[in-house]
Amino acid sequence: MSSTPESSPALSSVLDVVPVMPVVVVKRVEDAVPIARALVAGGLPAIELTLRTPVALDAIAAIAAEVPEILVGAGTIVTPGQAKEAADAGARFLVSPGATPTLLAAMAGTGLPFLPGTSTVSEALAVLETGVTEMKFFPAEASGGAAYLSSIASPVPAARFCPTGGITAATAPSYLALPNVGCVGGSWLTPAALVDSGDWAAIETLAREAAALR
Ligand SMILES: O=C(O)C(=O)C[C@H](O)[C@H](O)COP(=O)(O)O
Repeated sequence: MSSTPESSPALSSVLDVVPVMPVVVVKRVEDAVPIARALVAGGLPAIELTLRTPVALDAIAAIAAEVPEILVGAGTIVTPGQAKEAADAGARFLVSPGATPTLLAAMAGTGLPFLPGTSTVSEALAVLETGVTEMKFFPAEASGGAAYLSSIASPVPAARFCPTGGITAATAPSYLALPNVGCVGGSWLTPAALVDSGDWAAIETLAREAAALR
């Protein structure tokens, strides 16, 4: 992927870009670009930058400007206003831990692809009723894990998921084997200790291992 966000065709599916979506917390804006470069070098050209720190929007903007080969998205969208802020910063997809009607409308209003968070069948059905078929399953491990997603694959075949929350390199394959899972999300690729110490090579190695999971 070498085109700029402006020239890129609309992304049809967030779930099919990488097998593991790196969920990243950035405390220092200057860490954002090296993290993105390490993920790309390891074979994971996508990043979900969580809006959990004051520098998150600036971090998204920096990645969008300096690492155009990565698909940068915004995670932890919990208010309607954050959807527009993330889009304005340069995010190319949005992820929320939950889904209210207002939040769904705000994310849809940006024109970007988005993954609303669901953890029950009724929530998944409510999202499907809005025409959205791709969603996050959060918190995955605490909400029933791969066994839950396996159980709903037949009764709710239209929904495809990115399970996130408590997943590790060891447990990711059990999710990725399911027909209704496109990718899994996880923060294990960018542990705080490696980010704080600037160990980009170690993050690249973790990314390479994750990229090989499928
Ligand atoms: O921030 C969000 O939007 C969330 O929904 C939560 C994150 O996706 C998970 O906290 C990541 O889970 P871990 O891999 O267990 O760290």
